[in-house]
Amino acid sequence: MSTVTDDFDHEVATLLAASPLDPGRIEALIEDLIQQGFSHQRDFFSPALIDALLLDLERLEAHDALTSAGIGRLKEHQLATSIRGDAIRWLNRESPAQQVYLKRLEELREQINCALFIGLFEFEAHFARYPPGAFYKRHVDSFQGRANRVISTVTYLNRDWPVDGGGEMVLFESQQQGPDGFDPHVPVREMARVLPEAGTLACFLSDTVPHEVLPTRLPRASIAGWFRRNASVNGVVDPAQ
Ligand SMILES: O=C(O)CCC(=O)C(=O)O
Ligand SMILES: [Fe+2]
Repeated sequence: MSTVTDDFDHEVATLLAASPLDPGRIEALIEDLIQQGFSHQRDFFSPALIDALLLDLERLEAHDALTSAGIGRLKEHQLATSIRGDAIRWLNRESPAQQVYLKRLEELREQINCALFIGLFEFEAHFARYPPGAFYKRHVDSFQGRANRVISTVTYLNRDWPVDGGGEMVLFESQQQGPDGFDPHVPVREMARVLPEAGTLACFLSDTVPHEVLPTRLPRASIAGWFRRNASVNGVVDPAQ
């Protein structure tokens, strides 16, 4: 008789076998990061893994397990749908799909560390669901001086995304932040526009690449994640999540 644990482990093993990463794609991604500070790779993840992740997100939604995303962390947390309209759920290895996804990102982390010597040592990620009409205004993911988030990742889960579906992520030219953040008077140049198509992985430097999510016409599913370095600021370690 098989137990629940056996079934879980078996599902993990099956999904692992169905979702190897292509070393050539990892190399291309790292090369892009070095050259231009961002990369987006179509079909980076296998359909088997993407479908399993989407099913997992749909299961969580059916259980009302997503919460509106706010801006800022911990005490600063506040709902701000005028800035971002997504609902999120942090990944925690509760499903085979999450386990396998986090394992693949761990492999990517090791490869990036080997190539760039930047000592990333943690990865955190959340599912995100943008309902029709939702967006995320231009922002950077990490503030200078609190640069724990070093590289941002976004994996998209949307099969057959139409070209007029909206919800593209726009990446803007890297900017150095001043002591008060970005100067709003400096014009920004668009560098790339990424369709949220199933299997695409986008990566960029967290503290210098401004980006935004354009209003989506269709429900849009993704996993946003960050490779972190645990710098401490005045002796206080900025905690994950
Ligand atoms: O979903 C995306 O394309 C980007 C999301 C994002 O910028 C974020 O969650 O910080
Ligand atoms: Fe972001």
